[in-house]
Amino acid sequence: MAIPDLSSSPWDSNPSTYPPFPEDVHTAPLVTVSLGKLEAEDTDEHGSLLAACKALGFFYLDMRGCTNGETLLQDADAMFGLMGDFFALPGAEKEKYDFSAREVYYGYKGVGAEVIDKNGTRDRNELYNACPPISKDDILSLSPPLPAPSLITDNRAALARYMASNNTVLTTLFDSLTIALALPPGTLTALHRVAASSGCHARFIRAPPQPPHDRRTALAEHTDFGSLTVLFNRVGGLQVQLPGSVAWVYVRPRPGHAIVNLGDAMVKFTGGLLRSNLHRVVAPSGAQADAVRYSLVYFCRPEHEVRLRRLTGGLLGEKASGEDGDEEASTSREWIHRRHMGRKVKFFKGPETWENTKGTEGVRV
Ligand SMILES: O=C(O)CCC(=O)C(=O)O
Ligand SMILES: [Fe+2]
Repeated sequence: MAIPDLSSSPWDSNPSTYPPFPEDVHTAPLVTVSLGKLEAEDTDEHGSLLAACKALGFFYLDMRGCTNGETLLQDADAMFGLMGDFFALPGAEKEKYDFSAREVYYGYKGVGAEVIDKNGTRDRNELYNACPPISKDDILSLSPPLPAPSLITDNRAALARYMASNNTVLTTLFDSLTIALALPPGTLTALHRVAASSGCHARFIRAPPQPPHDRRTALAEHTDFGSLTVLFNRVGGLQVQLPGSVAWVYVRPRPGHAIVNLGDAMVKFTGGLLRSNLHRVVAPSGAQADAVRYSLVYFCRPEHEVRLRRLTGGLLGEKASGEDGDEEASTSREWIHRRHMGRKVKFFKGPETWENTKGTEGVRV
């Protein structure tokens, strides 16, 4: 079926004009963790963080009242402006930055270019995997840049600031988790050195309103590929599947908070102690269904050459006998490549492709 033209909407990127998140939908019970308290090395807060990472793998991070959090909120606001301008570029201009034919993960993906299920049903959002020159690697001159629209290259400084603010907050999260897991100091940050080559990047997402008679999943259910994801939502639509249940429930966006979730690498590093939860994006509910949905994501991945295997020490224990050094374990780079390819319509061959691109959703302790 042809994909309907859904490009016009009474609301666009100005959050003050969005209708409120409805009160009558089932929402996920995300724990709130305070960035300020983590920075202050509050032991209880470290415990709450660890508990949230074990139980659901999704939590709210309260950014308010601490300099690093407020800075990230401001930088994210600037990115919402840039994202609106990016998606307003003509379709033909955006398509120039679709590099998927070359199996390059970064770049633009138009509406319907990915599948949302094993039957090959098409997605309902467009996105930009901020590629060099706005990946962390490019900003740090770690890999050669791919072409990007001048809108993006002209705003390199704002993008670099946004990335740096994320990295500051992520360092706090990694250090707090390292303490809570009783691992040697610096264990997690050593796998995510800012100056090393990795697949960390920003993503802009725009989902146009869907027709009332035909609302479906806009972004397929998945677990994230990397370590930690920092997400800013302004309207609903994000859903998580609660552990032990097949039901999907909404995540309510909260001003002043990021939604943070764990990706597959954290499951691998902890032998399944921490959780990378399935999530997806559907049409926002209630009056928000008529809004254009924008979301801003920063994916933090382990360094490209890091092998995704269990760490030892502290709560993770020692290597079990028979558990080898698993040299076979994928590197972070290989994991990302396998996971993203098969969801592209171009490379999708059928249900087996869907199965082959799954993450750690089966891993439970
Ligand atoms: O847009 C959202 O709220 C979630 C996006 C997401 O899960 C992703 O890009 O991996
Ligand atoms: Fe995700």
